[in-house]
Amino acid sequence: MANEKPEPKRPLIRVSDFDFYYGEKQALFDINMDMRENEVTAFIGPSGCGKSTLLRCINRMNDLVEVARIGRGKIEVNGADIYDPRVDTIELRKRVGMVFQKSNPFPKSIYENVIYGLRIQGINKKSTLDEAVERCLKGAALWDEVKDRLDTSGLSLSGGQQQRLCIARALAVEPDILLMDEPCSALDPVATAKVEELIHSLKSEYTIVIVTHNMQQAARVSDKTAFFYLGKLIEMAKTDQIFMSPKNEQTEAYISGRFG
Ligand SMILES: Nc1ncnc2c1ncn2[C@@H]1O[C@H](COP(=O)(O)OP(=O)(O)OP(=O)(O)O)[C@@H](O)[C@H]1O
Repeated sequence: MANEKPEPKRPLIRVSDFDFYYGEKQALFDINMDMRENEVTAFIGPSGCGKSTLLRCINRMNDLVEVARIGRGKIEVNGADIYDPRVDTIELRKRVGMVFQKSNPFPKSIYENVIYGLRIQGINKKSTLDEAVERCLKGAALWDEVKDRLDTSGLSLSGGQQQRLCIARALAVEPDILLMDEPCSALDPVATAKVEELIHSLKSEYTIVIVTHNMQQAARVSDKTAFFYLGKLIEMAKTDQIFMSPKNEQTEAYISGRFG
């Protein structure tokens, strides 16, 4: 039928009634949101509003912060509570990969950087590793630039190439979800455009959550945008709606540059 609405995508990440603290300081207040499969969700909002905190809660990176604790609520990935004590965080982080603000290749060859996670899993068969290197570097749109020098150091690449190498490394363990914490903030406009194109192409296979300070970037790459302020989720909607007709006055003030 011509007017039939497309099936809504499945919520792969669900945050419910979520409060989060660093010591006595509450950083997130009563967060409720879904992030859907094969969509890019952007987190925006002024500095210190809790974007990175929530992102890091989605693969339990905050477990590494001694004073960090959940006050209330839960986060589910694919229907399973990720804070259940039986969850193996190493397995979780394989399914929920992370790309950081500052690219962090290891002081190893390009080849070894890509397959680092596979070596840790004990995979050493050359044909499997060769295949993964090609697949992931192609997936990260870097293959053509480096295929003739896979043995050179990852640190010899440009900043934008290093960031794509880190994305290739995240892809190697075949995650379902990629969390990106300001992945372009250290890149020039040309490298930024490449990473943005890459984000766009990756969403057919992955569910992506990106923290960005750059509102044009949120508008360019994301399907949904979530605006946070002082630890609260103020508004989340389709990106076009957030940028063209936000419902909340604070969202409107932020996206029009009146504060933040
Ligand atoms: N490891 C930590 N220990 C204590 N407090 C922290 C820690 N990390 C973040 N915070 C606090 O939690 C609040 C939210 O910080 P968070 O980094 O999540 O914000 P953000 O929106 O990502 O900010 P920015 O855009 O500047 O990166 C801030 O008040 C911050 O000071």
